[in-house]
Amino acid sequence: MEADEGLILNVSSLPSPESHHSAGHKRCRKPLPSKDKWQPKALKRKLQWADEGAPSKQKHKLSVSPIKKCTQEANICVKGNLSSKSPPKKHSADRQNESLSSRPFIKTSCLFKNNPEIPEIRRGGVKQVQEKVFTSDSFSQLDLHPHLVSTITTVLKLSSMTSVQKQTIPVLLKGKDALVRSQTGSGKTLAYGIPLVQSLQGMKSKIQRSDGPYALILVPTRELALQSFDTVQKLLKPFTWIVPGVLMGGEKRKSEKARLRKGINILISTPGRLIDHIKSTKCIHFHRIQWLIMDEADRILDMGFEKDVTVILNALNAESERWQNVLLSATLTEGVTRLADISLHDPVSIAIVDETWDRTTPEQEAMCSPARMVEEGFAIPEKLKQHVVLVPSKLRLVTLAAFILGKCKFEKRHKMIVFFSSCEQVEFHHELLLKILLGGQKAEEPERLPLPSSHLKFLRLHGSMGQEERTAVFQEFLQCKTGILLCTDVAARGLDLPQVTWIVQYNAPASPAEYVHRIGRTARIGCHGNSLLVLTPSEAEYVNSLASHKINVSEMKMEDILSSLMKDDRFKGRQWGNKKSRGVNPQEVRERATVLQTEFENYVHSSEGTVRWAKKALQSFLRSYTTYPKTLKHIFHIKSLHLGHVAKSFGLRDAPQNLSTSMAASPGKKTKLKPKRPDLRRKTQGKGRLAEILRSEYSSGMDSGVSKVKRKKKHGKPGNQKMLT
Ligand SMILES: Nc1ncnc2c1ncn2[C@@H]1O[C@H](COP(=O)(O)OP(=O)(O)OP(=O)(O)O)[C@@H](O)[C@H]1O
Repeated sequence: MEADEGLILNVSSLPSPESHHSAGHKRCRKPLPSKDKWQPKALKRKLQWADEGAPSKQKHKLSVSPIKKCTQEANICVKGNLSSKSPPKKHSADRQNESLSSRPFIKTSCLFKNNPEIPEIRRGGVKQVQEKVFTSDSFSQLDLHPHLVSTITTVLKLSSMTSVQKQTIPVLLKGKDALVRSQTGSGKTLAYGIPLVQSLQGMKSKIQRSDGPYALILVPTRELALQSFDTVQKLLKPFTWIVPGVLMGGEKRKSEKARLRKGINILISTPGRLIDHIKSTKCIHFHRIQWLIMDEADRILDMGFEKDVTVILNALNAESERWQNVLLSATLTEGVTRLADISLHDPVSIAIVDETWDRTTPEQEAMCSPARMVEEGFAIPEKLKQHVVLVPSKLRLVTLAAFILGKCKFEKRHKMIVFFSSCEQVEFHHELLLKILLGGQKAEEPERLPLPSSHLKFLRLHGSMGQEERTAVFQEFLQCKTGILLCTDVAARGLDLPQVTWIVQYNAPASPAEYVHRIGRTARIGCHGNSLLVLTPSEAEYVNSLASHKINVSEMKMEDILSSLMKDDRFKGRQWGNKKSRGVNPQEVRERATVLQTEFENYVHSSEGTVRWAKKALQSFLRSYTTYPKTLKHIFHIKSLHLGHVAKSFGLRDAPQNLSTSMAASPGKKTKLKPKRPDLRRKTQGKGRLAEILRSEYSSGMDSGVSKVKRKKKHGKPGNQKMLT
């Protein structure tokens, strides 16, 4: 099959909204295959909660009309929606009840009916690979320039080395090539940054700016380029004659050319942008190149930049005889070991195995062979608590909202990143959550006024945003203590965003490696952190797939997440009036979830434009769903999705008709989806690779590259010009 063939979605082939026993749903009734200690219990929990604790029928009557059949609509009273159709029922004399009862019944389809059963996940005994983060050795024990040591201790305020630094710095100081794998947030940037600065400041003939690049650092994203630049710039504080610089796209080529002409000694770039300059900028040269560092090396190759990397290696080869090579990542793949084979000379492989590790015995040395590093599985930070929640499609949106409210509004002090699989979904959820959770939509109604919750700050980051806005958001989230960043995989790699306490993966990533990098945005450098992966019941087997890579997740119950709605009286159903809720009443939680869902649906259906916008987000979700690699297709298959239920998670009351996964498709017209970047076909090897790229939002910054979704703002100079030379 051709690379893009699998991306054509004919919705008529999907189950109809009524056929809730779709293939996927049937599938999840079967026990999960037992694999790697992950065993579902034979007994399944029914999604529909038991009635215990539910109010009496009498209480029900006011809000929920009898449900005749599964697919029927229920009438739920929702605050803040006025319609002349349903006359309000008076409740009690008090003012709040008055206002509550003056509201109509709003139709919303029954959230808690017709859902597939949720299989039980039993926690297995997967033993995760553990790395020790810190050592007791100080930087002064290394043979470094005293000014460099004092910069590390006074500017960066670091005292002891991390394990990866202790092992990598001496190797690189000896001039050796290295292949480095250590867990996310373990200090790999300084592991290469310190020896790089030490070697350049000590060169016999003092470096001149006009000499051009001595070192090239390749990273997959613009934000990571800026971050690495920032670290290198700090290390260079005492060595002002060495000039670092970033090429990352989004910025005008002209100003990058001008900076290249002036001279950049440590060049940090995304591969695509560098190729762009190699092809079009006369003054770029690599005569004096001494270092080539590829951070997130596996990602650089996965992105379809294999060919670009070859072009870069050839450009270096043509002008320089020998340079020191360093490849780093938390996850090394076979692609990287292949690259290591061709580009590294007698490399030292560094993997942090355990605290007793040293390289004195041949057995331990063998533990670090590149092949072993790939086989071994991924190390996850010890203090990172990983969770999974199984949520039927219809309930995904309210569960996400309840989770955000629970953590960021009621527990406070949380900083959260939520990952989505496409830019359109990020845009859509950002707007929707902002409007409904912050109450912006009905701000004119006093009871709907946004609560003064500075903790509920929503930001968004994805590859279709203009660079100025992207940099501004990145900086804002970097500095804020609380808040929620909705993003694509553009933020999955390398970003060091302090104090992030929760990572939510609303759409499952396409590979275990990406899972590891996404969750790696928390629990950095020995800190605590948490992650939550949201799966539908038919996707539960993904947990086994993670377990086979030694990734251990524990289950969180959807009901527990939804129960945080009990703390938010904005979503109180009418029949509960002013009654104080005692404890968590499952029936009341369900009704609050329904009220919240209705709020979402009302907003989405408030205009043709918002409906179109929700459909577009839904389309992009479906399109990304078709791009899971072959190895995961049995778990994530478009035919397992119940379109009507999925539509609900986009606030749409019905499954859109004649939906096509093409963004350009107009209603009633099915359009074949083509890759946004035709050259990707050429660069990638087969569908799997293309799928990977389409799912991700990495951008090389090549303007001729991945086409942009409508930009909110015009491109300008990067927000933080001071950071650039
Ligand atoms: N020796 C150290 N002591 C304390 N903090 C450190 C030390 N070295 C690095 N750090 C800090 O640890 C954080 C994570 O470092 P870094 O971003 O280099 O991790 P990484 O291993 O590259 O992560 P990823 O795999 O996600 O890219 C940074 O804030 C950095 O300043």
